[in-house]
Amino acid sequence: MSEAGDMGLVVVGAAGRMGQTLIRAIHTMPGARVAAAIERPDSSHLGKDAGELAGIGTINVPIVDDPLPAFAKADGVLDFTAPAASVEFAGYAAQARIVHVIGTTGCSAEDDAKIAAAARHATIVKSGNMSLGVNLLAVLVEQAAKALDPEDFDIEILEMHHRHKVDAPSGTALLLGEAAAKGRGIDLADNSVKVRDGHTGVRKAGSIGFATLRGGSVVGDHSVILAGTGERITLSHHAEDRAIFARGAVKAALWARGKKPGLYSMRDVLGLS
Ligand SMILES: NC(=O)C1=CN([C@@H]2O[C@H](COP(=O)(O)OP(=O)(O)OC[C@H]3O[C@@H](n4cnc5c(N)ncnc54)[C@H](OP(=O)(O)O)[C@@H]3O)[C@@H](O)[C@H]2O)C=CC1
Ligand SMILES: O=C(O)C1=N[C@H](C(=O)O)C[C@H](O)C1
Repeated sequence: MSEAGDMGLVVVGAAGRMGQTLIRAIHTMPGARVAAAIERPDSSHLGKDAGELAGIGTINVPIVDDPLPAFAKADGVLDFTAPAASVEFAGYAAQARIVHVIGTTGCSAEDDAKIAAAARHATIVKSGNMSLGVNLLAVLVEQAAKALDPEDFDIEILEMHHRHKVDAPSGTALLLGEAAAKGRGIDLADNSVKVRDGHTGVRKAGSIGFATLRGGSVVGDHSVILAGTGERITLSHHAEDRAIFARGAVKAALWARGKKPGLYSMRDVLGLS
């Protein structure tokens, strides 16, 4: 663990789209510094300077493949990788008793249970979306879902992302679905419809539907549609730059520093709980 001063952050998946954006965000935000940059053992990026790869020039942090010594010397980890990797990193963060900010989406219930177990010793902030805008949108969705009678208004969630995205529905769509379900006082798992194909029959009253679009370079578009008879309310967020997620992640790490171990959300970080 580093001494008091700038928070030393390990970026795992440092060569990825979010990894490079995180390196740039840490570089511009006061109170944090890049302590280490990690990629897989077979990555073609090993040995490269993380700052050079992210386009900000040399920062004297080479990309390496061994997380344990890096975690032992750091205050926190920023993790936008893949579910299996985030589960593994949560275990290491617990061993090191440090902050772990997880933006990775597509985690299974088993993955989430393992992450929750690691949060007995690590201070974990996990969210499907680290932006201020989406977390505020979730509050508005919860309010709208609470105010509108499920017999009169159907809730559908539409998302579009770039062609490289591997999970669906997006973490954000699920986060917004959870907000809608909370507003209605129902369990999302028992009331969601994630796929429609063929002769589906009429819409089940009270269900929350999801639709997924993939293509091009779209950073992240989400709409929650509350469809009534003769009128429709649409609550939307359009992400234009991954920097909004990276700044949110750094903010989460700084907020979590010194907090007791546990599993926190971006709504906790932003005071929107
Ligand atoms: N919560 C939020 O606000 C946001 C969440 N995300 C989520 O973040 C995740 C990453 O997205 P994105 O950056 O676009 O994806 P990328 O594929 O561009 O980046 C992921 C990086 O993590 C690396 N990685 C995977 N496993 C390991 C491992 N075991 N050890 C070290 N490195 C590893 C990958 O390496 P390799 O290529 O070799 O597999 C890759 O470099 C996704 O789940 C996405 O949905 C994205 C944006 C915002
Ligand atoms: O994979 C992405 O790119 C994104 N993933 C997150 C999600 O699954 O919602 C957040 C953001 O929309 C970008």
